[in-house]
Amino acid sequence: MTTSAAAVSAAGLNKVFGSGDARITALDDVDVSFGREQFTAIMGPSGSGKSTLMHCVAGLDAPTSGQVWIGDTELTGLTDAQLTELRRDRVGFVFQAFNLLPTLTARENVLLPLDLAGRRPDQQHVDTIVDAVGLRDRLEHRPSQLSGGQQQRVALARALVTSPDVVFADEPTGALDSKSSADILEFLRRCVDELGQTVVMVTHEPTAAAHADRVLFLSDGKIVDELYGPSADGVLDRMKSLEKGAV
Ligand SMILES: Nc1ncnc2c1ncn2[C@@H]1O[C@H](COP(=O)(O)OP(=O)(O)OP(=O)(O)O)[C@@H](O)[C@H]1O
Repeated sequence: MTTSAAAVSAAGLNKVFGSGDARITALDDVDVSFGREQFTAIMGPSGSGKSTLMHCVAGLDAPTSGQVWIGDTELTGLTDAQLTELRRDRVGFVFQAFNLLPTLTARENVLLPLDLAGRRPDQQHVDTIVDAVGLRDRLEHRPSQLSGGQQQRVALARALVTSPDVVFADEPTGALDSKSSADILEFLRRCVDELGQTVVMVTHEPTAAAHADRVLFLSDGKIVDELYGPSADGVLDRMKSLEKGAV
């Protein structure tokens, strides 16, 4: 399998939790690839394996079997230290719960991945990101002094500061009001179109998925459908049929 055209890919991915009666197959022989400079949304009913898939392809959790590549680097076989380094330098994360460090200012939070890597910030790149998310006048504030939407914009800027191979966003708008959600989705879109980033987002919301180039639908740990150039209505229809099928 050639992987160079994809930012991230996986082959034969299985993830099993528990054993005996409690055994759950969260991922069932999944093959997937996420193209560079593409915005992909992952959807599916509750418990279909969305978070498990994201965690396995992001190197946050190890699959039971199968292979994952980020760029040309195969994750299986990396030591914990190599995986930590790869996540820090080549992957950006945005979670529903922002996960900012409360004692650091917005600026310090954004620059943290570079500090940890001992890399000097490229001021022009940092300025581009800070301006794109509209944070310039909030850089000296601490997270507690920022709204939820502003905190998520700091988290996004932090995810982008290393120019990662891929940004994984797990329900990034789940804790936000509709205006802040729209801003974050708009920004994720611009990351792809203007900064050439690759974004993979798990979401429950068809309106959020409609910002993506491609939507993957999971059911019972398998990819069962996909949609290119999605509309919110088109996504909703597919979700309805999946949820009906699951009843
Ligand atoms: N650590 C774990 N231990 C045991 N079972 C787990 C664990 N994590 C996930 N599962 C199970 O694996 C399956 C897939 O879970 P996952 O969280 O990936 O689904 P999801 O599609 O992200 O769900 P949701 O939309 O509700 O967040 C579910 O049946 C879940 O209960």
